[in-house]
Amino acid sequence: MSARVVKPVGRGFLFLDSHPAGCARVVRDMAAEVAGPTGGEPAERRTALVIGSSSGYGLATTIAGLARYGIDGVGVCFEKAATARRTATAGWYRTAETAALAAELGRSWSFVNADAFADTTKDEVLDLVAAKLGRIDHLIYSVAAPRRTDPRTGETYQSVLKAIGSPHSTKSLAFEDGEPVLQEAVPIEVANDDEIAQTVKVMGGEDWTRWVAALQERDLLNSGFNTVALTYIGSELTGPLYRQGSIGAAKADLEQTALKLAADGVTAMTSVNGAAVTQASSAIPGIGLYVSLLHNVLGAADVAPDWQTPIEQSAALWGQLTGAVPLDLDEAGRIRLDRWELAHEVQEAVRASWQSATRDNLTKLADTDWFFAEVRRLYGFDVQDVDYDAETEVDVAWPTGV
Ligand SMILES: NC(=O)c1ccc[n+]([C@@H]2O[C@H](COP(=O)([O-])OP(=O)(O)OC[C@H]3O[C@@H](n4cnc5c(N)ncnc54)[C@H](O)[C@@H]3O)[C@@H](O)[C@H]2O)c1
Repeated sequence: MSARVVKPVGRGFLFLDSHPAGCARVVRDMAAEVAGPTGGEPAERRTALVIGSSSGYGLATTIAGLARYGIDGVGVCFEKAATARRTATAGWYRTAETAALAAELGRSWSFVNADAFADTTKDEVLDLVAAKLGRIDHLIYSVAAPRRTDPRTGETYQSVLKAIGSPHSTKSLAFEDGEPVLQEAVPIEVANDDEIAQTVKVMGGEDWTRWVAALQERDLLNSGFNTVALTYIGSELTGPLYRQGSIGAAKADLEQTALKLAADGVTAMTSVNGAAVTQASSAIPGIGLYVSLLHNVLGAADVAPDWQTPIEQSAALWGQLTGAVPLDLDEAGRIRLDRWELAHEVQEAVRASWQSATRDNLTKLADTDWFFAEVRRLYGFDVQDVDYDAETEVDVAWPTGV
């Protein structure tokens, strides 16, 4: 055991340590956002496997499923334990707290900390699914990874964030000594064909297909089974780097994969979620600025849609996946949870702010303080009611599962 005071150390959007008590509190706050309407037992047992369960949308889906819909499940993520020098990763602490929450709510959740791309992980996870859940009703695929080793070839692929076609530059938001600074033109390189292909290998649909196939081979799917993988479209402002870039090619592949799985008789869809501050998204140039401007626009009294948090979107997703509410699909068969973000008047207002943003007016147009606080919350800092001067136990055991 080792308790110590944990302070935010790092640069920009990257912190080296995470605060265990702060991360635990984040989980509790998310659960409180979607506490079940009755708190009672669900009418029938529903079971889910969530890949990418410790962070961002996968975490939100796990917590919303557990706390609002009484779903039992298995989560898979890739986190690091504490070392002599560093705390564990934030997702480690969030997973421990999610498991504690599940136990309190009388639900069965187990978490596997391993590389989701590996066949050995699939074997281990499916053994657990068979033992704990029997068959599953839902598979949520919410992985955001920088690289993937294909266990069948041994080859390792790296994903890149680059433009396709011609080079671009983007306005972007940086923090220098904690102060927000507008960068006028961060260059975006052009991806070559190999880089695009590698990004598709990492973030496209191949591994999702393998999970579905592995579940089918072991006869672990319930009759009403459905599966979703998360995708993003976003604004024209981030288009050159995101949707029209190398990552967009991977997202297009993921969306094609849903159609292929559906053609094979699997109820598979992608879910287009809205912009969120996550470890994966804050690393993308331009996204921090875009999200800060978007948040400011949606906070204005005269703009109709409200900001939809990941947990709100995840509750809406479960409503659709469980059949409680009808599916809200677009013409390409994708579930749309991002309509609030892409509403015409919202995008118009964000575009105007983006164009007029300068170093001098940045903090008037963009919610930069909110954004930086959200980034810090990803590591358990800036969380209400947490005493950051007190010692906190950093050696937290990986949950054994219930
Ligand atoms: N953040 C956004 O704005 C946004 C918007 C719409 C859709 N999405 C999509 O949601 C999905 C998740 O993204 P996020 O932003 O929530 O990411 P995130 O970084 O917050 O979470 C990624 C999760 O994947 C897990 N993971 C990473 N590599 C893994 C591996 N090899 N094996 C097992 N688990 C692994 C991590 O442990 C973590 O639980 C992505 O498909 C992303 O495109 C994100």
